[in-house]
Amino acid sequence: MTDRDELRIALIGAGRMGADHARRISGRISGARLAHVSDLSLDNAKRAAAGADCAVGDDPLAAVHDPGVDAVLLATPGPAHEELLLACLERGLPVLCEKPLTPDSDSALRVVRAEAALGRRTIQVGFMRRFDPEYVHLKALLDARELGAPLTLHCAHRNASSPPGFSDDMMITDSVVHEADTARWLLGEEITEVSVLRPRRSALAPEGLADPQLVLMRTASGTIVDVEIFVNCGFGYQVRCEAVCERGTALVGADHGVLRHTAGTWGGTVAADFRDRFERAYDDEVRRWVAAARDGGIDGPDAWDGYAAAAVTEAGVRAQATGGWAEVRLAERPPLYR
Ligand SMILES: NC(=O)C1=CN([C@@H]2O[C@H](COP(=O)(O)OP(=O)(O)OC[C@H]3O[C@@H](n4cnc5c(N)ncnc54)[C@H](O)[C@@H]3O)[C@@H](O)[C@H]2O)C=CC1
Ligand SMILES: O=C1[C@@H](O)[C@H](O)[C@@H](O)[C@H](O)[C@H]1O
Repeated sequence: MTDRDELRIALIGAGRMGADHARRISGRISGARLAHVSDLSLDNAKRAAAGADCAVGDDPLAAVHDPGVDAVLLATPGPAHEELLLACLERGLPVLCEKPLTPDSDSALRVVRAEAALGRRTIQVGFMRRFDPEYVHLKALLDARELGAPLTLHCAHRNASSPPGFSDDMMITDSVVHEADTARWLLGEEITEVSVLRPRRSALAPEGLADPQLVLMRTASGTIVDVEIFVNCGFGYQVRCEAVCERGTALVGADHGVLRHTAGTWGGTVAADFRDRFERAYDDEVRRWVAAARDGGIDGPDAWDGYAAAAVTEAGVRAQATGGWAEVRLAERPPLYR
């Protein structure tokens, strides 16, 4: 690919996240353009492709095999990822795959092994917090050990409401998977076991959903990560992480922004959802992925990170069932990821 060529991207899955990425690629990222937009719902595909000079369809595999495509941005729900990732690997196409890599560790491992057989890393997983300026700052502080060794991470992950069909296990595999990745990345070590507690259920939670839940993760060195996952908090989107270290603490996600004082009140606003809170992180993530994909590679969390996070969330789902601690079972890391 020459400097003048644009990376031709197939966007597969054009719902909330896919449509947001379509706007980003067409409006804010240089060196790339939409070449094909595909969704099982042709209406969604057409809406996301509006204004772009690209193919539009409802057959995701046709998008992967389109000769006019150099790379794929995969934003279908997690259960559809494995088949499409394996098809991308067959063509050797770089992929930015929205999290989770896949919802369970067996399918994630199949993807890892197929990529290891290809012999190069072409799959990046959309763990966008790694590109958020506050998280990047926290990571630098922890790496420099300025506050001493980290002892615990207290995390809160709140959504205003959950989409239809959201289940207890998805609170772990679809939501807490972010903290599984963030904790591995921030602490630079693996999570070895997971436990899940269920506080009193919110009367405002949809029928059948135990919301909120408290997820505990223990790392190899003994650091404990606690995550309050509350997907129907009603008031907006909040993601916080407070690292408690030997000589101090550091907090991410404290809702800074403009604080107004007027007519006997003071306060600011709460983000409506992830697109609002993490806009800059998604921009940086996609911009850096585009730059790397133009050379056939990635620049961010890889398929092994996606697999490791899936192994953690799978342990979380087992812990939901037993009420005790569940061990995280990790396969041997192939040399490609060492
Ligand atoms: N990084 C982040 O913060 C976020 C990531 N996500 C991830 O993005 C992905 C999509 O989530 P949403 O946009 O919220 O879902 P959504 O339900 O809004 O959109 C999914 C779209 O994919 C389409 N679709 C479903 N199966 C398909 C298939 N096999 N082939 C082609 N199209 C298919 C649907 O018709 C729909 O248009 C998921 O993996 C989710 O976990 C979602 C929200 C935030
Ligand atoms: O990734 C995301 C969603 O898929 C997930 O369902 C939400 O709980 C997360 O907050 C959001 O960032």
